[in-house]
Amino acid sequence: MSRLLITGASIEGGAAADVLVVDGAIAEVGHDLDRSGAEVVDADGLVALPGLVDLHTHLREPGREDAETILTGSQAAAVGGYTAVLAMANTNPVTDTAEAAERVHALGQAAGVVDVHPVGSVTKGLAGEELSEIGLMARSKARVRVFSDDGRCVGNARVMRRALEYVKAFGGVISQHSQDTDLAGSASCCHEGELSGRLGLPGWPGVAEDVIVARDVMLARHTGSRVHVAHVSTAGSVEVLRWAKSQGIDVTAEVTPHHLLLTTDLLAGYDPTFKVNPPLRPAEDVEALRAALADGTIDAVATDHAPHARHDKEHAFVDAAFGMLGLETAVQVVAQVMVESGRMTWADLARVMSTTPARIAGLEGQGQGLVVGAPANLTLVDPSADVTVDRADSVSLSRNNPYHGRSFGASVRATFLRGRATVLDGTLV
Ligand SMILES: NC(=O)N[C@@H](CC(=O)O)C(=O)O
Ligand SMILES: [Zn+2]
Ligand SMILES: [Zn+2]
Repeated sequence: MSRLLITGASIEGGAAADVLVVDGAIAEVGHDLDRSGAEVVDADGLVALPGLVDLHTHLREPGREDAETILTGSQAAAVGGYTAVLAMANTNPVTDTAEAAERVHALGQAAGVVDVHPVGSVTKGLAGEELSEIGLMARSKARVRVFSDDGRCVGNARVMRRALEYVKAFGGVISQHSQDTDLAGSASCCHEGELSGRLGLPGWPGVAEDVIVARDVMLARHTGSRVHVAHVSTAGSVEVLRWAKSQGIDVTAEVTPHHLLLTTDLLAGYDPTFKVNPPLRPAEDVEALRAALADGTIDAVATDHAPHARHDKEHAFVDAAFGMLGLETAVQVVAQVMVESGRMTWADLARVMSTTPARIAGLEGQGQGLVVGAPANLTLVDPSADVTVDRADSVSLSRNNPYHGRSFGASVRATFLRGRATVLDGTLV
């Protein structure tokens, strides 16, 4: 029998308690628990949270193992306090068959650092035309529940409707990358506004996102199925979501840490590190996203961790790859923007970064919180740290870190996957 005793942690930011873990499950939460035979972790001054769950991670394996692998991405996730991630399907080959999904799932298990759940693509090869093996992926050992062509929008409304009808049968969900490519084509790389004009960069107007979110919530209503909006970036999308939820439409949405903190003016130096899809938006949009996360209109935070090799990122702005790292810094960014500002509590952060994402993805044994009987997936955060991000310190294979040089007041100290430490003293075990 293995016993782990975590002492003195503030449970989701509330009262301090000890947590006793026996054989990977939470056995007791209380005071002065029996230390005999237990490995003791002193968590005085730390906040204990349920292990974080990321709805949106790019692990790049198979195909781009020079940018990230399932192992290194899992390690980056653990360092960020995560115990489960959903691995996006835009790999090479694309995760569009049961076999491909099972391979990703098996590699995740072999790495054994976080639970890796493959996302299945909606369409074969992300081509937007023929549906992937959705049913077979759902019934496979990988038990796929989330489907997405992320990186691309499912632009064809008929295809989107069919996909929604299909996943309804088994309680699956379509996660949409909302981008109308007639309004914002593949070259569009800067929020359309005064700045894009001045910099001479192709504009990506917010309305190109809003119209797809509006279309998709109507398709969700029509089909009675469930849609999830990936990386919401505009005040317009927030308005549509608020209306859709008031109508009882089955829609959920995520926001990334970078869209909660960073603004479009960072593009003024043409640094490709800040090139991401959807693009960084002006302060008005950022404020709308913060308010929507605080009031529940946006359900979850997801990283959209998008590692890229140096030779894909170090180009003229227009030619560089879209995407930025996110797993290792997510908690500190969200803590700064939402908790340290007083807009949310640590318990709220646990909800938007663990409980709700686990529910959206239909995961078992994740996001259950620090309750007796639950698997001991948890993370310990120092809420009064003073850390400056250095991209060289990253365990991700890539270095496209938009927070390099920024300081934060929280840091992950330890992560436990079913009672086994994956991170201790802020370092990989
Ligand atoms: N977010 C990005 O800028 N890039 C993502 C794709 C995506 O999330 O759309 C990637 O795969 O690199
Ligand atoms: Zn996307
Ligand atoms: Zn993505």
